[in-house]
Amino acid sequence: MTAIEPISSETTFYVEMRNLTLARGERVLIDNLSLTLSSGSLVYVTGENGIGKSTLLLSLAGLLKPEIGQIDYAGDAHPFNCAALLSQPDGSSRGFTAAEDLKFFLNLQSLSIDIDDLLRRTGLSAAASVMVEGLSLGQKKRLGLAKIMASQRPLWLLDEPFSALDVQGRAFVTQTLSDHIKAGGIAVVATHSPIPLQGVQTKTLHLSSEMT
Ligand SMILES: Nc1ncnc2c1ncn2[C@@H]1O[C@H](COP(=O)(O)OP(=O)(O)OP(=O)(O)O)[C@@H](O)[C@H]1O
Repeated sequence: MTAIEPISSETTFYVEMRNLTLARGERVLIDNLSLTLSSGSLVYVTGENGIGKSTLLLSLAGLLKPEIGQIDYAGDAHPFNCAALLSQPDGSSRGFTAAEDLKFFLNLQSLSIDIDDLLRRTGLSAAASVMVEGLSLGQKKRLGLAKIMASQRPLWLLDEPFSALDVQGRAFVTQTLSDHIKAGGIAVVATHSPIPLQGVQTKTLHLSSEMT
């Protein structure tokens, strides 16, 4: 069992969105977006409810296909191998305790990581034996983040990571994000309340209906 290793600072990763048009049903949400993100980038995706923030994250995660255009990942990687998605609602399993849910995830991903260390680092030690459905919203978010941290993927796609968190929880997320970016990772974060990170260059992609 190992503690979580940060991704190597030697890592160079990029994701390139080329002339992306994204739609849900008949409705075009994002039209002709081109954007390249490289190691050490944080992008906040903002915009009103229903504008397409989650849709962009799902597309970057390889779960939705662009109508037009394409997304390229460094080394021709498949998004399932290089991206980690924190979606809402979270993908935790009912009928498991928090620790069992994490163990299931780690086994599924063949990750040999110390669960107690992970629970401690994410502030979940006291909730380890609580059933997932009995966790508070903030604890569920922490459980999702524990999986993102454990995944050791360079591209983090976080949907509203700051919501439902207390002051310590937000501090934990900002520190975790900051460590990831400084270690050469990339994060695309959909949020209504971007939090500036010290020493991290941040871009904002504001989606609006004028873009379609
Ligand atoms: N499975 C789906 N089928 C059809 N339309 C969908 C589906 N999921 C989302 N949509 C629609 O796509 C649009 C964009 O949704 P999306 O979740 O990407 O918005 P968002 O910017 O993340 O919103 P919010 O700030 O409320 O989370 C919305 O109009 C939504 O109703």
